[in-house]
Amino acid sequence: MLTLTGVHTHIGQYHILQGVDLVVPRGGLSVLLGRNGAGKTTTLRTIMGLWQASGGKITFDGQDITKMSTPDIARAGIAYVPESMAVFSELTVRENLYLAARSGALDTARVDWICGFFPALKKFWNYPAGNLSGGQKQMVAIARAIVEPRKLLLVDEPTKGLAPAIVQSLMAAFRELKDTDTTILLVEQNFNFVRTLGDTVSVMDDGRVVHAGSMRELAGDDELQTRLLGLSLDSHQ
Ligand SMILES: Nc1ncnc2c1ncn2[C@@H]1O[C@H](COP(=O)(O)OP(=O)(O)OP(=O)(O)O)[C@@H](O)[C@H]1O
Repeated sequence: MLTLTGVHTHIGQYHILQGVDLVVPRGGLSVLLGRNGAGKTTTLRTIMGLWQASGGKITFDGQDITKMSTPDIARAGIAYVPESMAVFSELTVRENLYLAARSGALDTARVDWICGFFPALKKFWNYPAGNLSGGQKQMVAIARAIVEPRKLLLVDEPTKGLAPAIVQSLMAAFRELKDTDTTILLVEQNFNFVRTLGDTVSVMDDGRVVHAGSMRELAGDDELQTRLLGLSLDSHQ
């Protein structure tokens, strides 16, 4: 579905991504792990065209998107949920979803389906999104991204700062989403959140992917986990 080949990104004078190779297979949930500052967010922003790759190639669904504009990349079928939970605080949950619908109308059946795994959305449907808890805002942000069918969903650290109970309900929601035809690339530092959720996993360090394989292999191999997660996630174990 998505392939990055030797992708470099410079931010000002800094050489942040230094030849990222990443493959996101169609239909599954891929996880991108790595310590703070490894380059995970920069990778997502580069895929979305929010940073321009200074080298390498990004292919999405058979199309070269390396130099495409962000609106064109979104139109091609990629949705992005940034770490900052982009919701409009003053607007109600309904209005937040309505604004995210490019067709200009909400598909009631799809909204009901989304509310099936994010019940809080229905409960607070007519309340300003700014009044919701962090976890509920995260649900609104993800709902906005999938209010219309998208081929690929990029989600940056959805569990950051959330209470364990909310993390559990997010996990259940991602499990449901996995059963649809949406391909997901999830950036996480919480290995326990993704160890049973992910199909494939890539680990970044210093602007490169240093490991790529199946989540089953990583979750079942203590030595590999210690080496990779000790390398990259030591403060999160
Ligand atoms: N706008 C910017 N200007 C300069 N440097 C930046 C900018 N954005 C990111 N960086 C640097 O790029 C490197 C990678 O950052 P990035 O946010 O991609 O890492 P990350 O793996 O997502 O980390 P985290 O888990 O902390 O979000 C870091 O060293 C960071 O300081």
